Amino acid sequence: MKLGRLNHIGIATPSLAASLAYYRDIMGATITHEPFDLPAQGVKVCFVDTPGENGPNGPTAGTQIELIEPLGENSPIHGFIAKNPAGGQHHMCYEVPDIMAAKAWFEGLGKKVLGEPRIGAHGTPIFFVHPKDMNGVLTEIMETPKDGAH
Ligand SMILES: C[C@@H](C(=O)O)C(=O)SCCNC(=O)CCNC(=O)[C@H](O)C(C)(C)COP(=O)(O)OP(=O)(O)OC[C@H]1O[C@@H](n2cnc3c(N)ncnc32)[C@H](O)[C@@H]1OP(=O)(O)O
Ligand SMILES: [Co+2]
Repeated sequence: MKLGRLNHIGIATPSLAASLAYYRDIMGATITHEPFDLPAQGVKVCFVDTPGENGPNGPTAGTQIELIEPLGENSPIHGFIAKNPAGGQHHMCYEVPDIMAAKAWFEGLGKKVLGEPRIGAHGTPIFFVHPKDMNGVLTEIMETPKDGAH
């Protein structure tokens, strides 16, 4: 097995509204999903896309950034926001074709998968791998949506 394409970069924030305004109004990003609650993951989420451009290697697609704010008392990002009150880069998310095969692969490599796969913000199953087993990067693995959407 191997990792698939980078789907999104997760950024934790104490204020989704303030971060959203920053990316849209100052950085020129497009809001692709207005904020919504995702109780299954303990976060409030919105997606922004950086603009694609005609770079030296031809047309490039925009890149997806996921903004997450703690939702509920048991949010898994409470600790992160406590340590980083202004927010910060939280996780990287890669796509795989088959979530259970990917889980078995990571576990076979001796890496700590955090809990069972659960439905993520794109409507497909996701799981996280502990940052200590991933060179310091909290890593999200998500099953590629069947319709190819991202
Ligand atoms: C909506 C969905 C989607 O895309 O579909 C999402 O993304 S939801 C995204 C939110 N969901 C998740 O993050 C779920 C998975 N995350 C978790 O289970 C947790 O956040 C852990 C990763 C286990 C961290 O737990 P906790 O906050 O209690 O941290 P802790 O203080 O015990 O930290 C243990 C060690 O890991 C480090 N650590 C903690 N969070 C980190 C992060 N995001 N990146 C890199 N390192 C991190 C700490 O600094 C600490 O290092 P030292 O020991 O050196 O001090
Ligand atoms: Co994510």
